Amino acid sequence: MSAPLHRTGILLVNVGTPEAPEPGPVRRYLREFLSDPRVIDINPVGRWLLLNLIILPTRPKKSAAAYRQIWTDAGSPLLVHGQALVAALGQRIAEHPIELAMRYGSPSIEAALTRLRERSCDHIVLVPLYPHYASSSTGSALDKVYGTVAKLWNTPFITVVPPFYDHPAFISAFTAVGRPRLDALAPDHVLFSFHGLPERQVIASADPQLCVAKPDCCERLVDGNRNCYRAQCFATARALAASLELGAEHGIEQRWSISFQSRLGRTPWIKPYTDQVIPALAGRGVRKLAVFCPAFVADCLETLEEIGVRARADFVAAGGETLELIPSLNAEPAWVGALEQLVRERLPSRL
Ligand SMILES: C=CC1=C(C)c2cc3[nH]c(cc4nc(cc5[nH]c(cc1n2)c(C)c5CCC(=O)O)C(CCC(=O)O)=C4C)c(C)c3C=C
Ligand SMILES: [Fe+2]
Ligand SMILES: [Fe+2]
Repeated sequence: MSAPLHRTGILLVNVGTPEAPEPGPVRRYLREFLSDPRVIDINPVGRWLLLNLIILPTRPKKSAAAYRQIWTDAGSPLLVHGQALVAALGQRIAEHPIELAMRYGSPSIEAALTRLRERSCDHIVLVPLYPHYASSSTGSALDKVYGTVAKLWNTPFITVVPPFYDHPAFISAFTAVGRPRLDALAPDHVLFSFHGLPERQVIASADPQLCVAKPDCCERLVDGNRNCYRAQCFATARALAASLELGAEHGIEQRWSISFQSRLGRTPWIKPYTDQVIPALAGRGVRKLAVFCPAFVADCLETLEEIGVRARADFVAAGGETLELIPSLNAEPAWVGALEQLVRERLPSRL
């Protein structure tokens, strides 16, 4: 049977990673990443000066050393897990071409869209691989995809899988990965550490009278903070805590709490900060700590090095005994099944 003329393809997009754990490739990657006005949202001249005079002269060497600690024989974990995910999803959704693209670096969004077009796809189900909405992640991925297809004469039709921060399939996939680890460790405390964002970017996504302005602004999702990244992270933590049966109350004195990692620069980022919370937990007597990083669907520099290496050392230095990083969803069967569900919910009725 010949291939149908019009097909639906699936495009998974993640943030991207350097080609090699060396200063040159890391500098190229950081230059592209941090030149994005959705990531460093200041005036173009300020962004150029910050990037070229402050970040690029020093950070590539430091970041390359961090990447070397987590690099595998097959390459960067973020890319390796992404490729494994595409292969596993392809086993379940064999009737649709599937491509992985990275917002920065390779495989590029342009190249992945070209491959889908060559396979007759005129409709694309786009999955930004981010559970929570941020202009710097989901917004930037959509910006790039829309901008790329807008240049074509025959623009493909795009259906986007929206943020899935409290989707039952996502929550049960993380529960399936985490439950056996929690049973084995029996931690004193569980920390949900999410990638952070500058406060101003979160405020810009929501009602400024509500978000960040009030200390409890993110405790519930309402119309005014529907797109608040921090409120969506809180929703994930509440759903995961319920599913893992950790109890309803959260806070550093309770069985579970929330924090935000990966700060860059000196402006205020959303709080509390993971690098302050972890030693504080050790200081108040937590000896066995389990850390979930549910802003990421694949292990990467931010989970493996920032939490698995650096935060673990800080926890032990402050008197803690064991910090266990709960692995991310990667290409775990529970996640592949959940992703299949997220995609099928958006597939048009024809192929
Ligand atoms: C979970 C989604 C992500 C959001 C939102 C996000 C925002 C954001 N990130 C930076 C700066 C950096 N992030 C870096 C790495 C990185 N970030 C994400 C995801 C989100 N970022 C991932 C998955 C990764 C890991 C990539 C990998 O190769 O493993 C880096 C690079 C590493 C480093 O030098 O620290 C930077 C820089 C900002 C400024 C930002 C929002 C404003
Ligand atoms: Fe980041
Ligand atoms: Fe908020």
